Amino acid sequence: MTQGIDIGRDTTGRVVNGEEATVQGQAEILQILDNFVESMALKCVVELGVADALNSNPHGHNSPMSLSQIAARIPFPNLDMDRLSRIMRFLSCRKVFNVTVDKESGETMFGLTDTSKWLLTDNKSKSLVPAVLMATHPCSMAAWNCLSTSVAEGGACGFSRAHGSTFYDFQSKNYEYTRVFGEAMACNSRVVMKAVLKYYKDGFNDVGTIVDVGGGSGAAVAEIVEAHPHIKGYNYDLPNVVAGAPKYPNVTHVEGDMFANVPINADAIFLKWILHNWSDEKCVEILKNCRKALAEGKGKLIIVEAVVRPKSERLFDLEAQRYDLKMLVLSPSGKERNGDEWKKLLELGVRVYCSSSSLQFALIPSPIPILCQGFQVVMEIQTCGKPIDSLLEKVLCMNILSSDYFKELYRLKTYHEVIDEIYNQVDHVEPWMTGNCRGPSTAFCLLYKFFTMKLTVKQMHGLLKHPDSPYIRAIGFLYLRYAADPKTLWTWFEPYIKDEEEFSPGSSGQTTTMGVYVRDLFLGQYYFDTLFPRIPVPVLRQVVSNLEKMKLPTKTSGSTGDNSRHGSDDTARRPPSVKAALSVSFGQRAPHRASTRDSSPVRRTLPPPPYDRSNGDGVRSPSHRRSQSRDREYSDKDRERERERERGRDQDRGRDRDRQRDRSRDRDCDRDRNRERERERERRYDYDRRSRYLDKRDIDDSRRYRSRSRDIDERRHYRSRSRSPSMSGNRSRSQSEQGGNSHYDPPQKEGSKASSNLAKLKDLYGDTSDRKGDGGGYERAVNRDSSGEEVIRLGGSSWR
Ligand SMILES: C[S@@+](CC[C@H](N)C(=O)[O-])C[C@H]1O[C@@H](n2cnc3c(N)ncnc32)[C@H](O)[C@@H]1O
Repeated sequence: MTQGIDIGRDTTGRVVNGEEATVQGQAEILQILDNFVESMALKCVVELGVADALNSNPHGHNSPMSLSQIAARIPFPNLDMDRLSRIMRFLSCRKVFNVTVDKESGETMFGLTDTSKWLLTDNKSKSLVPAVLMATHPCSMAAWNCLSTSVAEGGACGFSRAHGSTFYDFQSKNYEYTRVFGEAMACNSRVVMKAVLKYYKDGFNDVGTIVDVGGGSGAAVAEIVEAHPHIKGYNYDLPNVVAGAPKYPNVTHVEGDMFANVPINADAIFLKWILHNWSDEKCVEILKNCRKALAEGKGKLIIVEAVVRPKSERLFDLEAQRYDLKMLVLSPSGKERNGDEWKKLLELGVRVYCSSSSLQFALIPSPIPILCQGFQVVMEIQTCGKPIDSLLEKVLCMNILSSDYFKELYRLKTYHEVIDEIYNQVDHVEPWMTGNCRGPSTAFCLLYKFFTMKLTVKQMHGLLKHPDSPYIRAIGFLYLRYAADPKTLWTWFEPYIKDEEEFSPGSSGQTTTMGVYVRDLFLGQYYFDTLFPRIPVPVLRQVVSNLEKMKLPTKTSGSTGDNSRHGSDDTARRPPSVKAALSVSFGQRAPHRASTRDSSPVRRTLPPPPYDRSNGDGVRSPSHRRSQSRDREYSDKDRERERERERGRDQDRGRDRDRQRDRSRDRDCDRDRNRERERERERRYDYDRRSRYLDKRDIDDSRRYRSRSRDIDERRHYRSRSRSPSMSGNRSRSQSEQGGNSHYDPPQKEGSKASSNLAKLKDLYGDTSDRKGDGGGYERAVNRDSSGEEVIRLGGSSWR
């Protein structure tokens, strides 16, 4: 260390002593402070047209010129040559112009550089002249003089303080400033659009109409339609802006207010440098209006914006930060956003299908680093607004959340994977499992899985029209019945109200048509002994009137077990164990049913004989496929085992009936006195039964799961090739993400044998503390939509 002298480093990393460092600091401050000198010198040469003069050399564009030759081409008769020469000397020093000495005359000669070529006015796609004039305009500069007050006092921004009105209001009264601003934007557009069209060119292929919202003079959309003549372009902006906009081929100017609406239906909306003018809340308003203008269930939002990076590493990084301060001065809530802020905003304003696996910010040759990203806009289904866990009856919901099967569904990451699972595992759409397997049905677990994924309009259409299985369709209708805004139900259901596809919603095998099922979903209050969300009376009245007009029945047919809650079909009965379990575990009784007490065990435990509806044209009918899958699932051995189990169950049921009868006799004698005792008995009974059941179920489960898993793998292998080319890739990705192999690993039975029955009860009946983990984790997973695009689920786990 040098004695007595502080050692530091300058900005280039060079070691400097204390005194030098101080001087260096001074120079840096002066450099920052006096940057305005560069701006003003630039403005001067732009207003004089120096670059254009140099470009007009008859000896060639790049031939240098003396000062007098330049002056001769500048249309100002009283030009001050001395002043001009000092400005040229300074800007040459700053490498804006090239300077040489003529060997013959000894005269100083000036020429254009790659920098000063950007100051040419006739170099349309490579000119920043209007940007220079806008930035240095007195109205803009006045705003900067109010910067410190706006920071110190908050409230109005610099521009509003300087001019007494907001930036865009001021423009509506000041034509000249509007023109300067419009030209600056248009010049920027010409520069940036070259890059956008180069880097995002394929993104426009599927677009027929595009609206440039806040498009200014329309320069950007004009570039788009010029490059893609198949596109019809609209430029949407405020009336005063549109009034002064030039005509462009294939572009229609439309005036309006983007906060009120976007009145043009389009395949794509283009938003360039709009959102940076506004707060998140205002941006959400704009984004929502944009979404409404996009074709239902599809549509693309293309956003071009700056992205602020924390460090100034790349060419335009510092410029993005400067733009942020420009926003701070010019608009009350505008700002340039960093990557996280963009994600947050888009999460608030629009769910997006992104064309890459994460938001990517392209650095492209433009005045600032830009986010140029096309987002496939997702239309969410208009929901009733309830949280997911209150869409279904509480007991059913809790049973689903705590069921092993539902927990295993975490492995399904995409809409298509859930559809596959329905195809493979669902053979009725009752809420509860049939036979001795007491618990929520696979259909309802998968329905709940869909709730957590918040299906889009496009996905819903995919479900309702699905050709592979009526159960896929039925689950789609159930999703709507439970989750959609009741006011929207008729619109969803109406096209299917006479649908002729046959299937059996219940486990009895009794068939009905999809149309009848859909009507029953409307008209029924109960669904196989569970309660449906209420449809408001006026909505229901309208539905009934619509059905009457269509000459269709207005009473339920009973296809959903809902002729009445008490008199429903045998197969709709809630198993007594479930009823008992619910009352014990959740302090909530399942609906009381005489038939449940009687418990006549008509519930079908063996699969019904496959009925073949093959139509002879080689197309597999859903029932045929299902029977095939059942055939595989239920081998002869399995059938024998199942029969044994059924015999055991009959005995169980006999015991159940006796106990139930006892209990009801007790109640008749002295209801009050016995109520507590009965509860205790129920608890013990249930606990014992559960323990027995669980031990038995452990064995059954692992058998069933193993056979299912094998079967699923076989079928997936076949189906992933035959149905969805994207699925195999997805599957392997999601599996590798989980670090698992392709086989389902049954729950860890051996180790868990030691765990207490209490833990098992908790597991079975719902320790809802892990609910979040079930529902939240995969929300952010990268999914794939039906068009094969990656999907970012920006939304959290809450239902919106
Ligand atoms: C920063 S400029 C961007 C212009 C253009 N998108 C571009 O990149 O060149 C913002 C544009 O939004 C327009 N604008 C502001 N408020 C608007 C409103 N309420 N409705 C429609 N356009 C609006 C302005 O007139 C201006 O043209």
